[in-house]
Amino acid sequence: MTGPTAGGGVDGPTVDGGDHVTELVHGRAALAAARDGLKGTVGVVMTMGALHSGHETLLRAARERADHVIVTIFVNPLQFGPNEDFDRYPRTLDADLEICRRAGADVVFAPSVTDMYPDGQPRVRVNPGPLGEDLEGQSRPGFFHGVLTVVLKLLQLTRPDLTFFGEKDYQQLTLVRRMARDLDVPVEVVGVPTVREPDGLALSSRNRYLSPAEREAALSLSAALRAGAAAADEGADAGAVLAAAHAAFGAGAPGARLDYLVLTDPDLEPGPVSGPARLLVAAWVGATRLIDNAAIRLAPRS
Ligand SMILES: Nc1ncnc2c1ncn2[C@@H]1O[C@H](COP(=O)(O)OP(=O)(O)OP(=O)(O)O)[C@@H](O)[C@H]1O
Ligand SMILES: CC(C)(CO)[C@@H](O)C(=O)[O-]
Ligand code: BAL
Repeated sequence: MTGPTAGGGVDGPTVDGGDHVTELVHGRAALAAARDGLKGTVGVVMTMGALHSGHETLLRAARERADHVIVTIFVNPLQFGPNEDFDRYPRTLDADLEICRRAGADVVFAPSVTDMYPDGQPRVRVNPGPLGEDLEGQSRPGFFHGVLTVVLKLLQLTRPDLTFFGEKDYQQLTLVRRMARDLDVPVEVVGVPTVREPDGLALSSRNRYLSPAEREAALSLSAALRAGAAAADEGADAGAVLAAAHAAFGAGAPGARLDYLVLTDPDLEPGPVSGPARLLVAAWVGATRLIDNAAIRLAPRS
């Protein structure tokens, strides 16, 4: 089924794999019509496309908790810096639709930049607060203003009961939760554990940029997290956990350049940590920037 929408976009094709029908919509009016047709609870999974098994796990989590699932696919220019990979970010809509259908999505909203920002760059943006300037926000200035602005817009457009975010982007998940709380956005934000390759590498759309040698070097991130977690399990304090993680990062195949490796409170609040904590890492592998994190349990301070 293909046809024009009142929003100016073009609908379809509707993907029908035999067991599930997934409706593809581009424009706002087509989305509104599709949303109005969904009775019961709605879960939304926001993505930038180039879907992999990590996204599929989010979709399946949404399918379990909500009566209907909407997936958004949009590479949001607002969250990319001038020297980042907006232009070369992988765009694989046909393969993405097949994954959405397989995972039981009801609607896929894949707007154009003009559909999302009809007046050009928005002058009003969500301010992510101090946490938005730290870690990812320090390395990618303006990143979380762009992320939270598009997340809020997509929440308004899709009107879900629940929204699902991966722990792989832990600071993003934390800030979306914070936004929902601070701005009274009526949605439950659900975190989904990170899906990994068998050797530990966190699945990420950007992994497809890696050469075989870079793929090997990228294991330094998960190796650092594993070493930090193992040290904590043996009773190491915060300093020793970080030292173990740094050593494991450095012992990996050459080619990974550390951006940050930090141990924080699980809510990313500043201050000393003890008990439950989060170890977060970011690194460049060639021209590709990767992130990862893990839950850590430190011995309570006596
Ligand atoms: N390995 C993963 N496990 C669980 N969730 C994931 C994983 N990778 C991505 N997600 C989640 O999927 C959602 C959409 O993320 P996105 O489309 O940016 O994918 P990505 O793989 O993180 O891409 P990129 O490589 O550009 O960072 C986010 O909530 C993100 O945390
Ligand atoms: C949440 C998101 C879809 C907003 O563009 C993006 O940051 C992502 O894919 O994690
Ligand atoms: N995966 C989070 C979105 C981004 O890196 O731009």
